[in-house]
Amino acid sequence: MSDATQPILKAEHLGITFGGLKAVSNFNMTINKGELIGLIGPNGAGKTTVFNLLTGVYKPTEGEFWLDGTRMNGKKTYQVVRAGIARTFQNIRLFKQLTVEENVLVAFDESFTYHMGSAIFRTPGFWKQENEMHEKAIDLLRIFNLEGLATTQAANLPYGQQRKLEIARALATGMKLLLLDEPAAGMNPTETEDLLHCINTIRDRFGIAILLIEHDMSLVMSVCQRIQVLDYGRTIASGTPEEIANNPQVISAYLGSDNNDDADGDSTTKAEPEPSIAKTLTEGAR
Ligand SMILES: Nc1ncnc2c1ncn2[C@@H]1O[C@H](COP(=O)(O)OP(=O)(O)OP(=O)(O)O)[C@@H](O)[C@H]1O
Repeated sequence: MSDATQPILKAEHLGITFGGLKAVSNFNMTINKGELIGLIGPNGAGKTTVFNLLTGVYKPTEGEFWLDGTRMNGKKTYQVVRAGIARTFQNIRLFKQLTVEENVLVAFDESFTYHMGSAIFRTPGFWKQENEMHEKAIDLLRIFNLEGLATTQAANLPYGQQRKLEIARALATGMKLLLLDEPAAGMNPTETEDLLHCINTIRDRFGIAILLIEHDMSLVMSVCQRIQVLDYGRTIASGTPEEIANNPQVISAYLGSDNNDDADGDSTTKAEPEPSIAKTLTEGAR
């Protein structure tokens, strides 16, 4: 049973090994209702693998996790969705041939169910439910400024709006935990700013828990209450955006260092660092 004081997500010592590679190990995280947590780290750090573990795509080889108090280990992906975890993907997944509104309608949870008879004979009950679904879909699209595009085919939306529609679809499943995998990828600064506004709105309005993977540091730093940093599958830091931006281990991981001088004075062992990332880390925290 749901308890307002218990976390929406609790992960303890979660991990997975592929052959000899520990893609994620000893992953611990607690997310409460209404919290937005960032999960960051360099390429290959294990972020998407965490999402795959939480959504039942991968079975953990160590540890456990709970959604709103229910143990989720070993659940299939459809059971995870029913339990209340929804995700978006790095590559957009929409029904491109359907309209914007239809994309939301097909994602609605099972609170809308037809009786066969009412659907065949188009009874007043059937039309009432049709109207309710339509209004609910438009309401959801309004959050993303997509209501005017309800009848547009999803394939014809510009990229940034397709990304927003994907989030609207995830919300339509009536979830408790929303996993966003690089929602700002490929967006221009205006679209990113708009997305930031939408993420804040859905957190405030729906009071759900959100876990966000994002390479755009200014976005992460401005929306997340806490940030957890992975490197080589391990958590190297966890804290407020400001703490993370000033954490030398995090900066070092993003720089691909160690670009510390070696004891023998040879400092030429690593690839060129990317100072822009560290700069964004610090600037984003302001
Ligand atoms: N199914 C798999 N089989 C073998 N190795 C895998 C599998 N899935 C992920 N990995 C490995 O696990 C590690 C973590 O990958 P993951 O995709 O989670 O990183 P990431 O932090 O999401 O990276 P990026 O930011 O580039 O998306 C990588 O070394 C990857 O090659």
